[in-house]
Amino acid sequence: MSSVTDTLTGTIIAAHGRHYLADANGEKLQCVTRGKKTNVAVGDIVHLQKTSENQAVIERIADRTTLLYRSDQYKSKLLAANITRLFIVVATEPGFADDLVSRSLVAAEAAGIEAHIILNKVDVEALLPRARERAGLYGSLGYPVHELSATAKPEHAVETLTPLLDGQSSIFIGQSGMGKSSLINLLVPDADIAVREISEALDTGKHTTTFTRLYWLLGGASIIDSPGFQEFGLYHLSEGMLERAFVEFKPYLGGCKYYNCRHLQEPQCAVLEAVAAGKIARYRHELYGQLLHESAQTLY
Ligand SMILES: Nc1nc2c(ncn2[C@@H]2O[C@H](COP(=O)(O)OP(=O)(O)OP(=O)(O)O)[C@@H](O)[C@H]2O)c(=O)[nH]1
Ligand SMILES: [Zn+2]
Repeated sequence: MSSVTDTLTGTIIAAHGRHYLADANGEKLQCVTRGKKTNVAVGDIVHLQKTSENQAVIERIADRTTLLYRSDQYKSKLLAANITRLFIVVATEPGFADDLVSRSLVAAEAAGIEAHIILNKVDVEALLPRARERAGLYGSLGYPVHELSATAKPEHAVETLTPLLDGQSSIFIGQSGMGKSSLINLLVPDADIAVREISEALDTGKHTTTFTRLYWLLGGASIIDSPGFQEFGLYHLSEGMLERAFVEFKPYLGGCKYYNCRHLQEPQCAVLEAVAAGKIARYRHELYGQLLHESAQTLY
């Protein structure tokens, strides 16, 4: 029988506002931080002090191997900690935004997380060639693109994804409607039950899709499902981080006339020359410029 003063180590498996759910060796504990701290992310390993049978206070967050987050002008929002792989789910329909895909890729590069693209709904044949071509742009940058259909070929989808998830701490992100939940349900057969349990524990009522949650897979791997998003601010990235987060800029960095070149309008800029020569996609360079602009605007 555990006493109320027990300290435990757990993993944060869900977050809703300032309420967290931790899993400590299978024991689910509702957690809060001390004071007004909101610096906890799903995937965090935490040291907990139990305050009652099913509640605890987060005493300390263990050092993170990675941290994925987005931010606006005013604040940053942690998405997930300690993940090793990011899967960006896009689909033939509804149409996906290149801006969001590229921003997600930049966030992954900056955090040192391996990124993959899942092109779902390949059964929608009329829209497949265009979607394939657009996803292929990311493939040409070196990001693996996996074509699937969660509903028309579920076994194939599971066969494709299982080895990619094995041994990894993964997160699925995507715009609403791309089929993220359909895929998670294939990979985690009890996902619905887990979601109900979590929303009861966190008292989120019917808003079951508005929180981020982690599911365990066989062998200690895990997968985090996150709510669909419409924007992905990256105000927190510095200029130096940004130029390195665009993987296709790498061969040209250091080749500019000025050592502190920002690759916007400087003369003899190797990056701009590569854009002009069609070696760097214009929209990616434009996004780089936009992100540079954002990074200069933070108010925190
Ligand atoms: N044709 C087709 N439809 C699919 C496929 N996968 C999912 N869908 C459908 O697409 C719709 C959206 O799927 P969800 O899994 O709810 O999408 P989601 O990305 O989780 O969306 P949010 O919950 O809003 O974040 C549903 O009607 C699914 O049945 C697919 O491979 N092919
Ligand atoms: Zn330059």
